[in-house]
Amino acid sequence: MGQLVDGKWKIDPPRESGDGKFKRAKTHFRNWITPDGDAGPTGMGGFPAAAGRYHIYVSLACPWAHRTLVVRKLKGLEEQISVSSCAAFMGDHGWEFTDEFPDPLYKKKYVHELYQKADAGYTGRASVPVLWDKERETIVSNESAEIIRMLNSAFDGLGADASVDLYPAALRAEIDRINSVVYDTVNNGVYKSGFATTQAAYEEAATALFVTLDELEERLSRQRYLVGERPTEADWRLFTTLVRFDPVYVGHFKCNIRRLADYANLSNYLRDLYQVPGIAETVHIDYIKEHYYRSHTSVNPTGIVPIGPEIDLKAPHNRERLQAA
Ligand SMILES: N[C@@H](CCC(=O)N[C@@H](CS)C(=O)NCC(=O)O)C(=O)O
Repeated sequence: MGQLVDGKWKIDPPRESGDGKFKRAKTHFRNWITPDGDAGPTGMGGFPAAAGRYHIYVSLACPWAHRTLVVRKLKGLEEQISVSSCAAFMGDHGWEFTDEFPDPLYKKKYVHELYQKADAGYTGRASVPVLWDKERETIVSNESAEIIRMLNSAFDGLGADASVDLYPAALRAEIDRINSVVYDTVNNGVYKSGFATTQAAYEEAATALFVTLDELEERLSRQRYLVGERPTEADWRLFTTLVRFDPVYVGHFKCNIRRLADYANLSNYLRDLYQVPGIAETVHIDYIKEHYYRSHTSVNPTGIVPIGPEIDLKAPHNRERLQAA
């Protein structure tokens, strides 16, 4: 792995802060696509919603990028916003493009070259997702939490499905509350567990992760979705971690106090979300496993990808019986 420093690629050691704890870097490009091109809550204006103007670079392995694929699908934005994935293996040069997973816009070799194109002096991680403006040839945003909000609302006048609102005004406070716990202990918690370099840091992260999973299991025994009567952003942000849990995080990241399969409600909830029309085609388990097990050589030096586990995400979930929150 590595990162850009003053626009130059530098291979770096795994990130931790001296106490064995994994520290996630802050994102840099924080502009917003808005219906009229006015500036959003952060960043600069000049990025109006327009069909065909924007592209999202993802890796199919990445749970943060996966959020953007889900919301693009649910909002019916496939025609308006193009998408491409880089290859599963991430080596010393970061995310790579290959013949099978090319850069459709510029034929670049690495994702970090897109960051250099956007800002020749950029210092920071070359992460996915990248929301790219084909007209101004720059990065609008590399923050998935904000990209999904733009997709949710900015394109409603341009043919997006306005009946799907993943962040309804009346539910925002509760969605934000759940998001913040789930981000810290689950979405990022699995990484803090897997990339910890001391026993204490690992145990702290893994313990907090399972405290939250136990709480979510209880909540989801009473209600079908985390907030309200339809899936919201809170559900989809949890979904992309849960779908990777037994295939990757239990083994590779040592999140193994329990498997997701041991949680009846969380397992059925995962199936319920997976079976929403269009979602299954955003999930690529073999690619996901290949990325994590082969790329993180500090965690899995042999690069061997485990065969299992067998999971059936298409099995009945029996959650229609549950009340709305
Ligand atoms: N805050 C970012 C985090 C994205 C992120 O960490 N992506 C990972 C892949 S799962 C990545 O590209 N890592 C490469 C790196 O940090 O060098 C977001 O949510 O959009």
